[in-house]
Amino acid sequence: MKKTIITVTLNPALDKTVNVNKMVVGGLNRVADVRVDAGGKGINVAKVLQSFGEEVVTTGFVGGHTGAVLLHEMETLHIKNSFVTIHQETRTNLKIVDQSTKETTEVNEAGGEVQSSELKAFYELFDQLLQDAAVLVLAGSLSPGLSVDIYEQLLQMAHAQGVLSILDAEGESFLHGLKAHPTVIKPNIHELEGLLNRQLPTDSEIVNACQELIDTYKLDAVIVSMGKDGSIFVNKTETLRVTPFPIEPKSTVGAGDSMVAAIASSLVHERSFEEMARYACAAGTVTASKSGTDVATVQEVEQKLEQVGITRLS
Ligand SMILES: Nc1ncnc2c1ncn2[C@@H]1O[C@H](COP(=O)(O)OP(=O)(O)O)[C@@H](O)[C@H]1O
Ligand SMILES: O=P(O)(O)OC[C@H]1O[C@](O)(COP(=O)(O)O)[C@@H](O)[C@@H]1O
Repeated sequence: MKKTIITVTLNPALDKTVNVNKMVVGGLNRVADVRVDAGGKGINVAKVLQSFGEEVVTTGFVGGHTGAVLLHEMETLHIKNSFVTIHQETRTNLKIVDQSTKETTEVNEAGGEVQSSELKAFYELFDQLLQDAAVLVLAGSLSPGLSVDIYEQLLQMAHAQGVLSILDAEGESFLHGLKAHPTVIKPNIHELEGLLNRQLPTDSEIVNACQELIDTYKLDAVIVSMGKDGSIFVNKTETLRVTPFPIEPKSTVGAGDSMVAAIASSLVHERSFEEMARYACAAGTVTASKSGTDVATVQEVEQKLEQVGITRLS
């Protein structure tokens, strides 16, 4: 049986996290400390999966000095990677953590442009990687130069090979990707409201929206994350309201990606929907309790599984 999980980051980043005592918008902010981590959604997913002991390969585009640093970071973390090198520079994303409120403000660059020859090389590489794959994770924004329907095309290629898929995207690329029927989607509440172009102030409105998406786009499951308020897991037969254990948040960057990693690992191991929810919530919540774009380890996640609150709504 195939077990490899491919994670795709078309627009990766080095994440630079700075801590300020109290953020002053429009004023001078002195940085108390700074750290730099490999980032970008699919790369964070791969970091968690590596700790989980899964067979993972991560791919996408990297370029310039930042791209070289990113590749070095992945080598240091022993993450199997196969990226197409582009002429333009990989971006640096700034994360500002306000110590007085524990809130994180993110400033994400657009990223280096991908040329058509580089895109062609990526499609060839992706086609090869699919041969061994069980699950595909497509996550994050698109670099300039990429077509908004790229997730739809990559999903179609994956499904032709019988590969399960998880899509974590927003805006136009998310909408296009949905047309190719990903197995699972994991929007946060803002991405879900943006997709549907309406506010979803109550759990029951969120659940109805998830069911609507499952029916319209023939999805297996929709998982909506809501920061400190936890998450809602909906598939064709079950609805779970999931509540995290208390933490002191340090940086919430990578929390959603950690959930996606746990969902991918749960698909490979054919865990029940409830077990998937426990793993995903524990992974996201542990990551939110760590600094910078540092992510949960398997030991930390498994210690917390029983502390995840699950209420079965159906
Ligand atoms: N401040 C927080 N306190 C507790 N858990 C959190 C916090 N922020 C995130 N989490 C956990 O991480 C999960 C994903 O976070 P969320 O911010 O919704 O994802 P995303 O990074 O995709 O926006 C949440 O469902 C929750 O379990
Ligand atoms: O591709 P986007 O949407 O700009 O997001 C990239 C950013 O998202 C992250 O992957 C974190 O994502 P989550 O907080 O949603 O898990 C960062 O590492 C990265 O800087």
